[in-house]
Amino acid sequence: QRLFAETTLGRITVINTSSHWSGNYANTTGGSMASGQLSREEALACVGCRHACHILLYADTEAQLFEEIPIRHIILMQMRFDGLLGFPGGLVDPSEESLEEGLSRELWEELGFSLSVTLEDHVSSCHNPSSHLITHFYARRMEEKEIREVERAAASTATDHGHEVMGMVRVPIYTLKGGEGGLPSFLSHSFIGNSRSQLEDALVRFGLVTPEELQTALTHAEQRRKQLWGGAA
Ligand SMILES: O=c1[nH]cnc2c1ncn2[C@@H]1O[C@H](COP(=O)(O)OP(=O)(O)O)[C@@H](O)[C@H]1O
Repeated sequence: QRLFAETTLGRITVINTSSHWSGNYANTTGGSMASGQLSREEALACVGCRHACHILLYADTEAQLFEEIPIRHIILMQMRFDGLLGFPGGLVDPSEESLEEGLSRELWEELGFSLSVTLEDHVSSCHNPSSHLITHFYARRMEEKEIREVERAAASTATDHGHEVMGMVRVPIYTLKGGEGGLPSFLSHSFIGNSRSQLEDALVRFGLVTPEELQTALTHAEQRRKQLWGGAA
């Protein structure tokens, strides 16, 4: 529980209780916020800050891996041009368009799929003082067939495909025998910005994995990183 509390729970603060809120954690709006977290309104009032908006798209599925292991949820991330994993989205200039309009525009370029992002989809906003970048995180639950459409469009009609985006990837949330394969291996890859913590928070926030499953995966991911990098990463 300790590892999870330090690496994940400490960062979870509900900024905007969205329709996706699963109620696993107390709503701390108006209370003490985790460091770096701020409300969407506070974020927009920041002078000299840049804004980046990204979204997690997910769906439930009955599919099974090897006709044996339940896949449970399809969760989309992408392999970026720089070889790092991240969520679809990008920089938005709020003086030109709303955060949600900007994110919808980015999604059209990266996914080739028209998705109108709304305030309801907003999950959290996080300020990085050293870069003056505020990362706004959104999430949308979809039907499995819609997610499949997104994947098809992203690889065929999206203008950014093969340029800024190398391809969509699904996040494996199961753990394979031995404890390393699946989510632990995925979490030991390299992620852009704070997208890894956005993913970890969302997995528990939306009930896609249990806190215990995430804790176990993080422990294995850490061991794996130490094996690969000798503790340097
Ligand atoms: O998935 C993400 N979550 C959080 N921050 C991200 C994610 N992807 C990129 N960023 C950060 O957002 C900023 C804009 O990145 P991005 O490459 O998406 O925008 P752009 O395509 O408009 O240049 C970068 O500083 C990057 O570190």
